[in-house]
Amino acid sequence: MSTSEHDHGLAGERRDLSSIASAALKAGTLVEALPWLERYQDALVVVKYGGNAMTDPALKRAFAEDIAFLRYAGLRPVVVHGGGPQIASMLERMGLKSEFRGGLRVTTPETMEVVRMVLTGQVSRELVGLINQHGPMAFGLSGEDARLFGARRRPAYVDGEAVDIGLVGDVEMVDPQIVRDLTHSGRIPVISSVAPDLDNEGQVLNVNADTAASALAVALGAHKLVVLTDVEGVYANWPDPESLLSTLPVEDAEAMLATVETGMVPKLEACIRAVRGGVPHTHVVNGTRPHSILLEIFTDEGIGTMITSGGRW
Ligand SMILES: Nc1ncnc2c1ncn2[C@@H]1O[C@H](COP(=O)(O)OP(=O)(O)O)[C@@H](O)[C@H]1O
Ligand SMILES: CC(=O)N[C@@H](CCC(=O)OP(=O)(O)O)C(=O)O
Repeated sequence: MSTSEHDHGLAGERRDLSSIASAALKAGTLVEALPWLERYQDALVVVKYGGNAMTDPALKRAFAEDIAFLRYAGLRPVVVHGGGPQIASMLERMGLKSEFRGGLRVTTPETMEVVRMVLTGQVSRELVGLINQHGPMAFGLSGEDARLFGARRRPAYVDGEAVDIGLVGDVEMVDPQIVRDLTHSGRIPVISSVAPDLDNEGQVLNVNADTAASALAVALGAHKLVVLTDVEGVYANWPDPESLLSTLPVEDAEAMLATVETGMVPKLEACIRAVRGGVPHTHVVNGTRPHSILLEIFTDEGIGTMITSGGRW
């Protein structure tokens, strides 16, 4: 008997039974997300995307998918992006040096022009384009637009001493109305961390993107701040892999600040400032892991480290 006789001569593709088992597993993952989807309807989630997690094109596409997913799932995502390595490479191409003091870039007027050009003209444009491949949602703006941010110059602290690092600021004023307007109309704001100087009309300041994201999350009364970085989260005893923390009470995060090294300091400070400012949950997550945002928000265990004043959510 030929195969076609055995199959009654019917056309169509045959289903592999093992694919049904794997489909059931996928359904399990979707159902696990259900309580989080219910809980986070309309929730404002600020995601800080650092330049180190942007170096690979596939990773950038996965980031854009996650952000579009959040929006289609009924949340209101807001992106604040950095671009430290991208600024460094442009400075190098222009024959200018990159210098950091206390984790912050020493910013001359010439450096400031490059920072503004790279963040608002390059990194923001690229992220907006990637997200908009999923629908006309992303809208790029900087802290200058509609006076979203106002900043004041700040020194860096090196060995307890204040050091002048030029045109670097801390966000001291946030007018989140433009961000609210955009999210209410279904848009995804993509924000560069450049801010007008409150003390010098016409001058702009370079703001660390972790700091900017935290100030915005507080002003918006966001449900969550997710800070993407290039390690799995906060380690109690860096770099001991066994010491990765899944949760960290804000008091302990404050105590850790004295011992932690430069790179993690602005992230911890950002999370502490957000929690103290009323953002219930903040997360430090590995942005070099594809879809880390979805894993953090929609799975029971989450990934990375949650810095919080209370329980799991
Ligand atoms: N306790 C800690 N836990 C995790 N990372 C730490 C810790 N202490 C220092 N680090 C360093 O902080 C780095 C993250 O900061 P950074 O490189 O500035 O990130 P990003 O470029 O994402 O802003 C990690 O790659 C790690 O080298
Ligand atoms: C004052 C200061 O240091 N500003 C940062 C702004 C960009 C940033 O924060 O980028 P990442 O998130 O990729 O580190 C800088 O010039 O590099």
